[in-house]
Parts: sequence; C-alpha cells; structure tokens
Amino acid sequence: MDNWGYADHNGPKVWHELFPLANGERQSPIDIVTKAAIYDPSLPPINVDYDPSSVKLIMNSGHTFTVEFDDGEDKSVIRGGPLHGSYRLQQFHFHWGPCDDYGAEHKVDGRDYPAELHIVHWNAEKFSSFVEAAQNPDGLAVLGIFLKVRNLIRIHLLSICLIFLLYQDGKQSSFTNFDPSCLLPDCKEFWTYPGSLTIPPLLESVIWILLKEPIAVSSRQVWTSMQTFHSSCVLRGKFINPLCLFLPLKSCNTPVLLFL
Ligand SMILES: NS(=O)(=O)N=C1NCCCN1
Ligand SMILES: [Zn+2]
Repeated sequence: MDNWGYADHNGPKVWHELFPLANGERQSPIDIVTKAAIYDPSLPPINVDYDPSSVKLIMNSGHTFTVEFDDGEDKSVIRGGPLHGSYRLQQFHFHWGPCDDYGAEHKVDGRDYPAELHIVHWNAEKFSSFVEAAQNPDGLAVLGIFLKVRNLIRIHLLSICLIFLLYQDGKQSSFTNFDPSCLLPDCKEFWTYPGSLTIPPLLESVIWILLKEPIAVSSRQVWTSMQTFHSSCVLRGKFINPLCLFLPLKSCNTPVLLFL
C-alpha cells in the first residue's frame, strides 16, 4: 500500500495490512492521560539551538507540507529532556483536519486539538543518517506542539493549504532564513514517551516530546498577516501566489509563509 492515506480503504484502520508495526508495542499517537503521567525531577529542560540558515526548502510530501533543513552537520539541534546527547533537526511538518474540532494526532485527556506541529530530529551522535537512525529505538526525537484556535474562529486555512498542495504534488520551493524555535510556546514543560512514527512505516524509533502549552492561531491574525505580506511582496515587485498562507504564531512576529 504505497498509497496509504486517511480514507476508509487506505487509512489507519487498515495500515496493519502492509505495515505490521501498526500492531506494535510502542505505536503513536496516544492519548496523554495527564493524571497518569509521572513527574521526573531528574529530567533537564528541553534546549533547542537552531541556525536559521540551515533551512533549505518547503515541499508538498503528498500528505502534508514539509520544511526541510540541512542535516549534514550539527547546525540545528535539540538537547535535554529525555535525550542523551544532541539530536539533529531534519524537518518540520503539520497535521490538521477538515475543521477546528479535530486534526491533531495526539490527544490530551481525550481532548482533540485542531492541528499538531512535528519538529523532527535524528540521533547523529550514534547513527550516520536519518534512515539508519529511524531503524533504532533511540534514533529519532520529535518535538510535538499542539495548535489551538484562539476565539474559536474557524481554521480552515490549513485544509485550504492541503487542497491546493494536493494539486501540486511533488512541488517544492526554496525557503530561506527561518528559525523554527519561534514556533514554540513560551513554556517548554513537556510530556515524553517512547513511541513511533505516526505515519507508515510506523517505525518504533521516536522519543516523543510533547509540549504542554499549545500555540494559538486565529484567522484574524492570519488575514492581517496576509495583507501585510501581500503589500510587502507587491512593493518588492515580486509576483505573489494569491493563495499564500501565513501561520503567525503567538511567540514570534515572523510569520511562516507558505506558497500554495
Ligand atoms: N508524523 S511523524 O511521526 O513525525 N512521522 C514522520 N514520518 C516521516 C519522517 C518524519 N516524520
Ligand atoms: Zn508528524
């Protein structure tokens, strides 16, 4: 099933047919039951150290849009929390749904969030590539951040992104000078557990670090940012795809710009 997806015929309920790991011991996503979480005072804080110049491109992977980074050296890394040593930044991507009621992968006490950001890293201290690291139980570290809708304005913008990206499968565009740490909330408290990739091949090689504080997105913020961006692009005389999409975020002024 190369064409795995999220429909009835190729979605999570049938992934086990070609990806037996779907019935594995440490599959993600999970529902975080906060009352069952055990506080570990020995865990140090999470520490991200990202070099904005390491960003390379944004692409449509067919199931989401992915922003990829140069992971040929330790330019951008995450350390601390449950991790032993540093893990190298490889990419980030989002998961979202058709409406504000659900779309994130993990749940918290049964609660769905509308979207979830995954910042993906690999253990370059022990392994020579992402592919090799992904075969090992301590190979990957994914920082998960929940997105919530401020003042409950509908957040169809990410699904608009999906619709147009699906018509441009395989398309990519250069992306420069972006520090993904601005996507993080102010509070870095986290839950952590040993899990897996949440999409096929569902490899059980991910140390999940889920930040407790969601980041907020509102359509009003987005439309304001789109106007700002549109005028700045017109000023620079650059053609702008009318379907650009920002994701301005609570903890930074730099909008994330996605061309559709
Ligand atoms: N949603 S996830 O668990 O991060 N899954 C991923 N699969 C491919 C490589 C990056 N991440
Ligand atoms: Zn993901």
